[in-house]
Amino acid sequence: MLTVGGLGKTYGRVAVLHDVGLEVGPGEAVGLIGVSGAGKTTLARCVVGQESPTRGEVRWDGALVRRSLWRSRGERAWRRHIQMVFQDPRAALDPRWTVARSLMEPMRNLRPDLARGDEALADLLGQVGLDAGHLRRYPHELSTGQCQRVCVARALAPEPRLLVLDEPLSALDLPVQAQIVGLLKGLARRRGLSYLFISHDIAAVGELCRRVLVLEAGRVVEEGRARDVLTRPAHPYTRALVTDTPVLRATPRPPAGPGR
Ligand SMILES: Nc1ncnc2c1ncn2[C@@H]1O[C@H](COP(=O)(O)OP(=O)(O)OP(=O)(O)O)[C@@H](O)[C@H]1O
Repeated sequence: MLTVGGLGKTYGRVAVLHDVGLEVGPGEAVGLIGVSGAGKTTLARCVVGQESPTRGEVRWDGALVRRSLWRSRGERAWRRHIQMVFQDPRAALDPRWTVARSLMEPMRNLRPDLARGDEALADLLGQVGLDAGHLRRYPHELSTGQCQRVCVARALAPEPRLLVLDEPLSALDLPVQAQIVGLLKGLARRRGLSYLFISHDIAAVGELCRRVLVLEAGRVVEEGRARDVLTRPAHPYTRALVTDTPVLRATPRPPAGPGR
């Protein structure tokens, strides 16, 4: 599915990513952790083809993922199959568009073959725990947690196989973060989705991901099973990252509800 090899990215003279390798298989959730400025967002943008690497490559089912190929018709498979969810759900939604229109746009662009009637849109919203009444609402009429659910529904609209989630919890209150993690776990189970999950929340990474990569100043310094890396980190940088963080939650999270 997703293969990243020898990836390097330089802005001007500043090298932000160095020889990064990464694979995400079908149904696999891979976590990416690192301090602010480590290069996580740059890597995510290369993975979805919004940014072109300076070295190395990103491939989806063998096909090259590149910004310059964004508009090329023959390369549409990865555009459809890799979708991104951003940190700030309010900024990610067009304030002038209803929820229905936000959901329809990616379908129109990437999956003109799919039905886009109210029933199909209501079904999409149902998958993220929102009822059809939300279709005619605007982002300002929704809570931040509901906006993030809409962003997840929008990412699901073209029926992708991989979601790249860049700090999807940071703008949310703690209980709403728990609901979104519950939602993502449920979606992975039901749809066999894969995730590249970028988060400062080590506990959420431990809960959602089987494998984790640790990025320090653009280099992968540690990689392995989340349970091992997060509970018995080998690298001092990882140890510093996970110190004082309750790694695997001791208490079960509440079930995903309709959100606030
Ligand atoms: N378009 C750009 N031009 C120049 N430098 C950039 C650009 N985008 C990112 N950078 C730099 O690349 C480095 C990595 O940024 P990036 O956003 O990938 O880090 P991050 O790990 O996602 O950080 P955060 O957790 O704060 O989002 C930073 O030093 C940043 O200033």
